Amino acid sequence: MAKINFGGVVEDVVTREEFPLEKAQEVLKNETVAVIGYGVQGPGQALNQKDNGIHVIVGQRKDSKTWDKAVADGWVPGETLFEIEEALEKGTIICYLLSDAAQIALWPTVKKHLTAGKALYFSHGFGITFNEQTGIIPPPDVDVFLVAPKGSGTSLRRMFLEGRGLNSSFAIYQDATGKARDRVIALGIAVGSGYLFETDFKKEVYSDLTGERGTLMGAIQGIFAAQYQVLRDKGHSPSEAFNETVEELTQSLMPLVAENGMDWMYANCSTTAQRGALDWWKKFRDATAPVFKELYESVASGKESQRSIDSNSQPDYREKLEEELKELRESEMWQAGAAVRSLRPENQPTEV
Ligand SMILES: NC(=O)C1=CN([C@@H]2O[C@H](COP(=O)(O)OP(=O)(O)OC[C@H]3O[C@@H](n4cnc5c(N)ncnc54)[C@H](O)[C@@H]3O)[C@@H](O)[C@H]2O)C=CC1
Ligand SMILES: CC(=O)[C@](C)(O)C(=O)O
Ligand SMILES: [Mg+2]
Ligand SMILES: [Mg+2]
Repeated sequence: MAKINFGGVVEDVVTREEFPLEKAQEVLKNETVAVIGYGVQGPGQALNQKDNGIHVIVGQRKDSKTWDKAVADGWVPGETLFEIEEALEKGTIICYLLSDAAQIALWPTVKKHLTAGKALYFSHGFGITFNEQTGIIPPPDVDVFLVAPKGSGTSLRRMFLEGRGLNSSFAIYQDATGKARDRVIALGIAVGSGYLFETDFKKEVYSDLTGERGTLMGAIQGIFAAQYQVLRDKGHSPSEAFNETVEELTQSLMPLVAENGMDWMYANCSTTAQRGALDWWKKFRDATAPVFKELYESVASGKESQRSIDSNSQPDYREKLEEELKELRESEMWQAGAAVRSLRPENQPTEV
């Protein structure tokens, strides 16, 4: 384990130096990893494991679009692609990558196939932490752990193909075999993680549910919409409002933050901008801190997980989600965004 100083707090992280792919392959050489669920994480994790030489199979519902997607991705029915129960039977490590809501309905089937010595793998602490709501209580004689990529499964695959890795957290809930740590770290490397930091199931899901409702997805849309609307109400054009709210951030400034931190981004802007940003950021922090505290309490109370289960267990949950995504897409701000994106030089039609 490498000891890394994170802003004054020294943490242990697993890097590929002390747990190289060869070691992961050795640990998993007698395992059959069954990836159940082929939505977003499923494809990324299964394909990366396959490319990393792990014996991995996929379990899916035969009459589903995701079965067809798995076939299109090269999984072979009857060889590496099976219906869910057959994959559960064959798997020695079950990667439970259905949606969090769907994991509830399928749990009785999964549990049947969790025989002694097998392992149950998640990519989120949701099902176990909120097991009073999900009913997911594993038998005591199997290993239970998680590897949670801190990013989309789509990025996990793209970055793997670019020779890069997405950071992941990992946690062990149950170590029945004495091999859980090696198994989970080997899987973390095999699915394409950059480095792995240790957490526990509760901390993973509390932080993840907070992050995705907060700065990563919910809050960012909220502040975009607020600033865009003020600019438009004050007479700025849609293109000027969108460029000043989103396009400059994603195309120019966020890559600088990613490269070398916030001060680096500020230092690469005008001194006028630096003065202003340094004067205003605490005001935004203080205005939003109460909302983040309310959000965290809503997560910790189980209200957010119950909301997710109730809505995402409905037969038409995907249609309902798509209706709201369509509303976002068709909002003036994101329509203006589509126009701005289309004007990017790289999106211009090449002259024949
Ligand atoms: N989406 C992401 O990038 C990330 C997801 N995770 C976690 O990974 C796990 C999988 O997440 P996603 O890939 O986003 O899931 P998803 O929402 O894309 O669903 C995965 C699969 O579940 C299938 N499914 C849905 N209902 C079903 C049912 N009733 N019976 C059988 N199959 C059903 C879907 O067809 C899909 O193939 C979850 O625990 C999630 O929290 C963790 C990190 C990032
Ligand atoms: C991509 C990710 O890490 C999220 C936002 O937590 C999720 O998709 O659940
Ligand atoms: Mg996440
Ligand atoms: Mg999440």
